[in-house]
Amino acid sequence: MYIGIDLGTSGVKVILMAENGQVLASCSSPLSVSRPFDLWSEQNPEDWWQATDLAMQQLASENSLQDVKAIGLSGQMHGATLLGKKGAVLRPAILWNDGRSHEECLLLQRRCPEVQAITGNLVMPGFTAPKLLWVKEHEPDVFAHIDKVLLPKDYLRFRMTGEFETDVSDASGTLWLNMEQRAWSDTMLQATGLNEQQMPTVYEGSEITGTINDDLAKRWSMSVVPVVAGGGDNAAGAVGMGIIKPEETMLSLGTSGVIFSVSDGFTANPAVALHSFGHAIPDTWHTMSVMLSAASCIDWVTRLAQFGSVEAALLAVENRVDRVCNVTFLPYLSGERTPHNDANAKGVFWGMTHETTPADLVQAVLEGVTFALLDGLDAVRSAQSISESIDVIGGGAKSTYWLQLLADVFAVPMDYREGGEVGPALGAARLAAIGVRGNAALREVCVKPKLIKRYLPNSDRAARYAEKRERFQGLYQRLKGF
Ligand SMILES: Nc1ncnc2c1ncn2[C@@H]1O[C@H](COP(=O)(O)OP(=O)(O)O)[C@@H](O)[C@H]1O
Ligand SMILES: O=C(CO)[C@@H](O)[C@H](O)COP(=O)(O)O
Repeated sequence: MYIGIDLGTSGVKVILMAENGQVLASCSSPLSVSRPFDLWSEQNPEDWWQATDLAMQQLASENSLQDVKAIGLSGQMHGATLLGKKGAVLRPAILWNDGRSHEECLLLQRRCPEVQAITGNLVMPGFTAPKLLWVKEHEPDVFAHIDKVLLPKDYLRFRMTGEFETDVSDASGTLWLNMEQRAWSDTMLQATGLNEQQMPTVYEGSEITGTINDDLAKRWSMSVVPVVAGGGDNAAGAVGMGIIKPEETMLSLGTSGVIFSVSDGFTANPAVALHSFGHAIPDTWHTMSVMLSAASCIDWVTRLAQFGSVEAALLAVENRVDRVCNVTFLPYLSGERTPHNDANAKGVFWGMTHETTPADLVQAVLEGVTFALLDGLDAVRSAQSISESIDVIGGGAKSTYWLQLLADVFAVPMDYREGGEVGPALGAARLAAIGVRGNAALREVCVKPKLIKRYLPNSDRAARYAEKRERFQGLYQRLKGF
């Protein structure tokens, strides 16, 4: 048996996976995001650890963990987790959807014009490097005390093993990695005022990085087992769905919305804010588009229109598959990365009348997020070909209405597979299995889970949505900078 731990933005999920790849059990513990100022988004690393411990203790109380052979880690990417001597946390972690560092992005680009040649990526506030320049400028005392910079899941690893380690896929999101070489770039680190000693050691996703400490093994009623490097949540989710060969494509509907496609070697198109990263398996790269508020827009409209629960909000629209909404929504509640790279983009409802209902708002939100995801898909297609169908994972994939809408708007079949709800945790457990069984087991472990349902596009609806999409795109262009 193997354990996968996924540190999502909305909560920690842990799963227990059998030797044959079946998910035997899962537990979760929620997290909240603190937004003390405009554009800020933070979480406390101690809260990550408490949530992980809580979910693991629940897993241990409901299942025997005696036969667990290894643990794999996955997590929200990019978050700047700053540690002083002896691993003391210096300030709240600055998350992937924090937009405060847009000035520092311009500074880093000026300081290091070769950044795209080294990393293949645009300098965006979500990435870790500009966040560190912001800390250097605004909190020099904190910056002076930085001993290590970790990514969120690697802070959990530090608490479990005492080691400072990371994996290629997560390190890709720092902007400090030479992407083709899959190794830290001195040039990028120096441009941020940092050095390699302050970075964790980089491993491939299935490599073993250490073992859990004795106290934790007792606490979680298991043996002292190895911990593998794991992956950023999108790469780990792709491993969970068996997305490992060129063109295979996945959509993650978590707090963020991500189109992830395996590329044939390293390929990039930073002009459209496309992300070009290393995959969580060796010698493999991928591209991805990232929208900053995807399923989180549903949470927001649920609160706004007082539905009480996400399920109730979705119930209000489930019979509207054949109806295009009159209201248009721009989903940029946290600004946007792909394709606009605009930290100051905002959420907008347009087209409301006396007749507009709370259900219209929910439908407009789902449509708006879906159009924005299609902009992301176009960005991915600008750099590479994609498969004929797309696998969907994440909390948002629980909505059958949304999956059909995605198929209609994208005009692409959308597949929901077993384990889709816990994709990144499943991928982390799979990487743990490969770590124990060796790289020869990679293809055997990374199979596609059983298909639960394929959502086929409807051509009439696709045509109607294509018209509405033009309004959606025009609205952002007209309001940009307003
Ligand atoms: N039944 C549902 N239908 C659609 N979305 C849902 C449903 N239940 C939860 N969600 C959404 O799933 C999101 C959390 O998904 P998850 O993949 O766990 O995100 P993260 O990895 O960012 O923590 C929430 O924003 C929530 O709105
Ligand atoms: O910033 C990115 C990827 O570049 C996000 O995808 C984060 O990795 C957060 O993921 P979720 O919490 O939405 O799964």
